Amino acid sequence: MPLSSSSSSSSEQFSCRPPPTPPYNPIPINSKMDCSASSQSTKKNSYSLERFLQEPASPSPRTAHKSGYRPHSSMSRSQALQSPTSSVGTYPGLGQASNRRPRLLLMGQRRSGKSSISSVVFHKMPPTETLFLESTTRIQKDPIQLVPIFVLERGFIANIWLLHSSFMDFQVWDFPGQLNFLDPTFDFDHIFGELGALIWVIDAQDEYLEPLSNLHTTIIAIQRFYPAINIEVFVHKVDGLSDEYKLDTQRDIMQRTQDELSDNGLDNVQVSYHLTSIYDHSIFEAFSKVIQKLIPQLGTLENLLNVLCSNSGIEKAFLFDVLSKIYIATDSSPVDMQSYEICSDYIDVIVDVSEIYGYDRKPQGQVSSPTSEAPSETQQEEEEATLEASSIIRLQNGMVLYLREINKYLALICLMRKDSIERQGLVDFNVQVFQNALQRVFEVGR
Ligand SMILES: Nc1nc2c(ncn2[C@@H]2O[C@H](COP(=O)(O)OP(=O)(O)OP(=O)(O)O)[C@@H](O)[C@H]2O)c(=O)[nH]1
Repeated sequence: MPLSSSSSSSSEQFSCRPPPTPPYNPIPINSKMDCSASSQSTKKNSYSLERFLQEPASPSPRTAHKSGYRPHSSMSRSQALQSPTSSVGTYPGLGQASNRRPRLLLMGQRRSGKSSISSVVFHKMPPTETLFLESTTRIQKDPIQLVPIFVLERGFIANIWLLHSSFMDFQVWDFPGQLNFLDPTFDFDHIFGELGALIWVIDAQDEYLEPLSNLHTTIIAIQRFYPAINIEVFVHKVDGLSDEYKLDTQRDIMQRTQDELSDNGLDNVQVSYHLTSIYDHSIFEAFSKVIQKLIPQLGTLENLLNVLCSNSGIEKAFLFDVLSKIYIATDSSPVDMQSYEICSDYIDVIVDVSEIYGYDRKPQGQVSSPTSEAPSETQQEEEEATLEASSIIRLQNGMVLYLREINKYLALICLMRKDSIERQGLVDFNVQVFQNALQRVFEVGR
C-alpha cells in the first residue's frame, strides 16, 4: 500500500550515537561487498551491487514483487491471527541442507511460560490472555513458515516463491514441562535432531534450582550428540522484578551453569542468556537474537545495513519481520532497547493505519490494458502496483523514523536525524539499492 504519512510525536530520552559525518553519498552501485565477511566489517569485496542491479537472467524478485504482490499491510490482523503461518520466513540455507525445517524447542519447568511466549510472539495473543492458557500435555508443533495461502490463491506461485524463499522456515516445538525426554520411551533423535536452538525457559519469579539442574542435565545429554545446537536460556517473567534483582538472578544462573558444565568437562559450551517478559519488548528482542543466529547470511545483511547507514546518515537500521516484529538483522552499532521499542511500536502504528486506509493493490498482470477512454486511470493503477509502502514520522526530539516496505514480509525501519531526511531522495535511492542487493543475496542463498 503506498502509504505516506508525516506526523509528529513525542519521544523523550532518545539515546542515539552521534551522526556520521556528512555529506552522505549515494551507495556506489559498483561497490562490492563481502558476503562472508564478519558482521563488523564493511569491507567491499565479492558481491557487486551493480551486478545486483543489472543482471537480467531469472525473473527478479523485484518483478515478482510487482506482479504478484499484495502489500503486507493490507493483510488484516485477523487474517494474520487466523493464518497458521507467521512471517519470519523461509531460510533456504537451513532448509536445503536437510530438507527438514530447523526447529526451535521451548523447554523448561511447568508454568514457566513456554506456551505464553509462543502464543504472544507467533500468534499475537495479548499477554494478559495467556493467564487462561491451559497446561500443555503433548508436544505442540507449530510450523512457522512462509508460503502463505493467499499467494497460492493468487496464482503467482513461481514469482512469489522466489521472493519467499528468502526467509526462514522453521518449527517451534513447545515441550510440556511435565514430560521427561530422558525417559527411554522418548525418541531422543526425533526431539533433538534438526534442532536449531534449544530455548530453556526459567521462571525467575519462582524457585529455580531444580529447573536449573534439569537444564544442566539436558545440556550435558545433548552435547554428546548434538554439539551444534544453540542453547538459549530465557530468564523469564522478569517484569515483576527490580533491575538489581533481575541482574543478580541472571548472574547466579550463569555462574551455576558455568560451574556445573566445567565440572563435567564442558568448558567450551556456548550458552546465551536473555532477560525476558511477555509484557514488554524483551521477548521479541530475545527471539530476534535467537533467530538471527540461524541465518547464515546474517553477516552479509549486517554489512549491507552498515553501508546503507554510513552512506545515508542513518543512525540505526532494523530489518523487521512485520508480523512477528522480530528483527532479522540490524547494522553493527549497538542496539539500545529504546530504539528497538520505538521501531517496533512504529510497525503497530503502520499496521493499524493500513488496516483502516489500506487497499488491495492489483498485481501488475491484472491491471487492465490501456483503453482510449481511460488511459490515465490505468497508468495510475500501474504506478500503484509498483509502489512500496513507506512512511516518515518526525519526532519532537529532532529524530526521524523512516519506514520502507522491502517485500511482503520485511520492512526496513531507520532512525536518523532531521538533517539526514532533508536529503530524502538520496535516502530513497540508497534504500532501493539496499533492497535490490537484499533480494539478490537471498536468491544466491537459494
Ligand atoms: N508475570 C508474567 N507471567 C507470565 C509471563 N509469561 C507467562 N506468564 C504466565 O505464566 C503462566 C504459565 O504460562 P504457560 O505459558 O501456560 O506456561 P507453560 O510453560 O507453557 O506451562 P506448561 O504447559 O504446563 O508446561 C500463565 O499464567 C502466564 O500468564 C511473563 O513474562 N510474566
